[in-house]
Amino acid sequence: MAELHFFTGTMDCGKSTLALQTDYNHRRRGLAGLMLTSHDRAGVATVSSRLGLSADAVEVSPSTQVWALVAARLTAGARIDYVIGDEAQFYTAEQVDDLGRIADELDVPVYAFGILTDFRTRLFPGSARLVELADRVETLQVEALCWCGRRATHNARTVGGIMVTEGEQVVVGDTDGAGVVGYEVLCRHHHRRRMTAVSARVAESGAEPLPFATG
Ligand SMILES: Nc1ncnc2c1ncn2[C@@H]1O[C@H](COP(=O)(O)OP(=O)(O)O)[C@@H](O)[C@H]1O
Ligand SMILES: Cc1cn([C@H]2C[C@H](O)[C@@H](COP(=O)(O)O)O2)c(=O)[nH]c1=O
Repeated sequence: MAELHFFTGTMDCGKSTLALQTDYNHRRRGLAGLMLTSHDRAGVATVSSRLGLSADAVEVSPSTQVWALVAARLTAGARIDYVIGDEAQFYTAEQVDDLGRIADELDVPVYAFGILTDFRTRLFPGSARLVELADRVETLQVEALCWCGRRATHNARTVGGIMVTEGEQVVVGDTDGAGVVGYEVLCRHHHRRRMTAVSARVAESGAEPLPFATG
């Protein structure tokens, strides 16, 4: 019996890398898979890892009917031995239901990857449904670290390095500090205190924080 497997963790903990490795390992054994993604930082219809690897994928938008997509491909004679779904936090609950149906009714294993919670610590709809449905939920072993050295468990959204708590749930961005709006992974202690690396440095130096809106 095929399983629906959900791999989760904070941003920047290696989920897309593992998705690409999972695809590679299956292809090495002559299997053919379907890769899904949504809103990858590198662009549409791409799974990309910060280690530099990337692969083409089918972009999942809110209107994508995942079951129908897979059924149409199989009917057209394509082989689908496994399904990989990256950025699965952005899928709708119905799309995740379809992933479960693919595992159950087609006996095709499904590997989903995504962050659990948003910048306000609330579950994403896709991740919530995956927790409800998955046969296995696994937290990645690679530990992304908070600036204090503790294991990072939460994703903070930042503007100019300062944590914000207002805004749309979905804003594509990175943890690399390059954009004005970005993300930083923090331990719960520092997420609760809204203390990012920048605000910790400011607090230590006694300087005034930069005049960015903090929401
Ligand atoms: N220059 C680097 N050298 C070694 N490892 C790196 C480097 N850049 C990124 N990584 C690894 O890649 C991980 C991020 O992988 P990625 O698949 O992009 O994460 P996610 O999909 O979870 O956001 C980091 O946790 C780190 O282990
Ligand atoms: C916390 C949070 C994140 N996002 C976005 C930012 C990135 O584009 C992705 C996560 O990608 P990763 O491969 O896991 O680094 O999600 C968002 O839209 N809203 C949020 O609250």
